[in-house]
Amino acid sequence: MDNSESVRVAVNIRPLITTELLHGCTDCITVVPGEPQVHIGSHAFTYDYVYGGAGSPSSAIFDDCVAPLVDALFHGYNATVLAYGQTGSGKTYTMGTNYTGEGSNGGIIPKVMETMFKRVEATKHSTEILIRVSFIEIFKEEVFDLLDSNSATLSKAEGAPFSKPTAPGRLPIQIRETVNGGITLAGVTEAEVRTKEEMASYLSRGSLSRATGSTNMNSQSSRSHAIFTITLEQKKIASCPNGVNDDISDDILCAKLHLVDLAGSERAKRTGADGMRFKEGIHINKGLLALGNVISALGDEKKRKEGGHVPYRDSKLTRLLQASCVSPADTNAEETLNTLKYANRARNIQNKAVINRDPMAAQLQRMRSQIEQLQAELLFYRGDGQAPFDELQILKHKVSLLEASNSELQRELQERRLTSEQLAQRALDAQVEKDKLIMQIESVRNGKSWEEVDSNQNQDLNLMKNYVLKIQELEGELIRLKSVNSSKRSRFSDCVDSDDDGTSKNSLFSSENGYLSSGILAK
Ligand SMILES: Nc1ncnc2c1ncn2[C@@H]1O[C@H](COP(=O)(O)OP(=O)(O)OP(=O)(O)O)[C@@H](O)[C@H]1O
Repeated sequence: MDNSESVRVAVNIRPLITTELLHGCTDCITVVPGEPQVHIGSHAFTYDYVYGGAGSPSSAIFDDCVAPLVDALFHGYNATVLAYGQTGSGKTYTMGTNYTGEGSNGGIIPKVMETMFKRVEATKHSTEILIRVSFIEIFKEEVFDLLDSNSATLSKAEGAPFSKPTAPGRLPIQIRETVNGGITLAGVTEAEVRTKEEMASYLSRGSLSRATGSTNMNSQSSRSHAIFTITLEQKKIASCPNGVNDDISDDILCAKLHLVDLAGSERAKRTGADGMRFKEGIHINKGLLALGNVISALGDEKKRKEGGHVPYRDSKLTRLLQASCVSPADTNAEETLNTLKYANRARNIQNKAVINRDPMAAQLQRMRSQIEQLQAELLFYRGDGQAPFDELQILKHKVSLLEASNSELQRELQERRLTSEQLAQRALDAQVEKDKLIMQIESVRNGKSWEEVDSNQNQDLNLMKNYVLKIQELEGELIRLKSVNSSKRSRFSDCVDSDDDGTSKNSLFSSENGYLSSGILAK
């Protein structure tokens, strides 16, 4: 490993997955053949490595990027491999964080295990080696021990396949700073492992306990930042002076390799996050934002030379970056561009990062956290600066369309009401005419002359007209009530329908033996 550089960035472009193909997505990233350069829209970025797409095969990631770090680990250097990318872009897949120990998985962590134990085997005659692993997750700004057997037991007892973050018994662990500025996790499980299989079993046990959830973007979305740490301690065997590793004198060499699978950056409207997922999303973005700020501060050469402040304390994640993953689907172009910019900044980071402390740190820290919280919420809510304005315009347009359609419907309703009243009137007139004729025929049948019938008819007709007016009045009132309140109308109709009295049940428009006829015949 070259001591002068600590951060190298690899971009891994995964193939389009089935759901993206079904949605008709196409690749939005192009790789310049033979160059570690990618193009997205009008933007071009150069990295240390580009895999997938027209770049090198993804299977080469381990050999190019991670194998040198494993080698460095055996020489006593700490190293970190970190996967950053949008949710669903393939971080867990690339890191192999969910490796169960069965079959072959091309992920980085399984390959690290394999390489390490091969090396242990090769050096076992000259070097005493102790390997420990820890596995933690940062979920909603709290650190949890994924290897804590208490929480694993609890989740099993509850019948849940995973120890969900809300499971009772999961207590967060405290981050402590050592006197020389290092960071330790109080009480975290550090399991000693002697074989690859043993290490894999801790990885899979921790992965099963990790907080995952389903979002619109990924059915198995990691909701936490997971850090699998391998600690390697080496001591030369006294009876074997010429060991394989020349770095080991009589001292103990101790180094750590952090393998970090970050939670995906996300936007609420893309992931369909609400409630719990929404709060998780804010925490995820907050953590990533803090990490981005560290990257910016470290990557800014001028600031670095001036000894500018690096906000390490805002990020519990890492000070070293090595890898980055992106999704190639055009629907994700905006997020992919952000990832590429993020990774590009990381590339500017030079080694020899220093933790700064000053008396104002606590106060500044609080203020920065507040700003970041607000920025994260803003970012999560709207995705970008243009979105709210566009959304507002679209919503306004929708409202005006709905208002126009509403007044059109109201106008139609009014017209139909008038037509219906006119039809009612005509039906009434016809009914009156019919009853008049029936009466006349009845009278003639009873032996009355036409003159007599006519004069009686006039009296009856007056009475009938009074009845008709009364009926019209009642009918008008009924129509008015119906139009005032539709719910009242239905209750009113129910009430009328449920009445056993035939006079009420029959409407004036349909009655053969209805109100008018009954009234007249009862006279
Ligand atoms: N290189 C690849 N080849 C084929 N399929 C892949 C590849 N990388 C990822 N996938 C698939 O893409 C989907 C999303 O991958 P993964 O869960 O690793 O994403 P992620 O970035 O970890 O998401 P999150 O941040 O939401 O946890 C999975 O179905 C995975 O199998």
